[in-house]
This record gives sequence, C-alpha cells and structure tokens, in this order.
Amino acid sequence: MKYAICQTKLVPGQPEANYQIIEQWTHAVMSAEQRPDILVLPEMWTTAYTLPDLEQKAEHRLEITLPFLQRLATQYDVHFIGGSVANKKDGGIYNTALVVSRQGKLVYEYDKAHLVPMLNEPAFLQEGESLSQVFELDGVKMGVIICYDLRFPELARSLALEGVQVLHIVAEWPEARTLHWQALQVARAIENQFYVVSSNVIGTHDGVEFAGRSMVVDPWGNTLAMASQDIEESITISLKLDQVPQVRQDVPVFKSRRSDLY
Ligand SMILES: O=C(O)CCC(=O)C(=O)O
Repeated sequence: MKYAICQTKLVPGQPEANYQIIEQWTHAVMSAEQRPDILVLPEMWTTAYTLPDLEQKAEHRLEITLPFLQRLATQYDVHFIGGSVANKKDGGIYNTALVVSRQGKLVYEYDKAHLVPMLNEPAFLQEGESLSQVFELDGVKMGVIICYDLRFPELARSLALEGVQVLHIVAEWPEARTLHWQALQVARAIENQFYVVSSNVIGTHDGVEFAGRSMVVDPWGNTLAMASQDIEESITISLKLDQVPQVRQDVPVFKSRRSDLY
C-alpha cells in the first residue's frame, strides 16, 4: 500500500487558496512513476486555525470539500484520508475528518471528539459524540483521529481492538509540544502494534508555530519516515502490512491483555 503524505503551509481563512494548494499537490504526487494508493491531508486544511472566523468560513455539511475530494479521487484514481475541515451541522461547527475512496465514495466521516483547551477550541467548536470507528480501503482496516485525540490512548486502543492496521492522525500540532507529538505516535504504534501515519502542517498562525514532522511509524515503533519541521514536503512510502500480524505474534500483547481486569 503506497502512501503520499502532505506536509504543507496553509493560507489561514482562505479556503480557495488552500483548495488550489491541495489540487496542485495531488497533481504533483500523482504524476510520479510510482503512483500512491492513498493520500493523507492535514487537519482543518481549508480554513486553517481561524477559529473566530469559522462562523463565516465553515462549510455546511462538507458541501464544498466532499465534492472537491470526490473529483480528485476519481480523476486520479486514489483514496483520500482527506484531513479535516470546519463543518457546520446540527447547530454547531465540528472539526470533521473525511475519507473518500478512489471510486469517489464518502467512506467515513468523524467529528473530533477531544477539543483543545490550549487553543480555546471549545469556545468555537462542538465536540464529536462518538468514538472514531474502523473503515476499510482496499480491504485494509484503518482508523483516523484528529490531532489532540492522539493524547487519549483509549481512542487508539478501541480502534486496535476492532482490528485496525493503520491509524492516521491528521493534525495542526504546535512546535512547542513536538516532544509529545513524536513520542505519542511511537507509543501508540508500539502499544497497539499497528502503523501510525500522520500529516501535520508547517508555518505560523496567530503566534503559534507548527511542528511539521509528519511521520510514519511501523508496528514495532520504528520511525520509518519523518518530514522536517519547516519545509513543505511529501512523504512517499509503502507500508508492509504483514508486519502487523508478525509483530502481534512476536509480542502477543493482545492475547495477554487482562480485559477481565480493565
Ligand atoms: O495536544 C496538543 O498539544 C496539540 C493539539 C492540537 O493542536 C490540536 O488538536 O489541534
């Protein structure tokens, strides 16, 4: 399964510019000789973190981003872990991740369950009310969580228990907490024995500098790839999915779990 992960700088509050960035990036990575099967985008990539403007800038029920990604997915024959966008519905604004298959089908959508107090997200966004659920692309069980969700091991564990082999993290993680960004991804990969694939942004907005360092961690905890802190770049990588059952056989934590105790 071949991946291309987008690490970009966003234009805050200007969705049109960001759609253009993502369209150009998609065209570039899909022009490579080894065409990826899956593209991964970051968190809130249409608007970036312009929280006070979201009342005006958020789209209604994915009405712009979903057809945009459906068009690119079918045109380039590629799946999208489509990052997340500010999404108005049910009287609130949600931070919603979306997954679109190469057939142009909305395979999964997930509302960020944990809102970030450090960025004052609860003042502007509604929290999702469900756990992130497993979905499948090309027969592979996968999951997606959003940024701050990474800090809550329960979410990743519940996906692992559903058989997830690749966990995606779409993020706008700040540089100030880079240590946590890297360590938690490695921890989630080791404890759940699955791949962790993340897309983060670069640049600075409103005094917050972002960490970049989009990553791919294997089920043993090896960091297979890590982008730089401040350069727009793509990670392209193939995952060897048979590593997941292999690691689970070598260190059988799922068999040793004491679900009778916790
Ligand atoms: O947990 C963190 O330190 C960063 C979280 C974050 O920036 C986000 O969820 O957007």
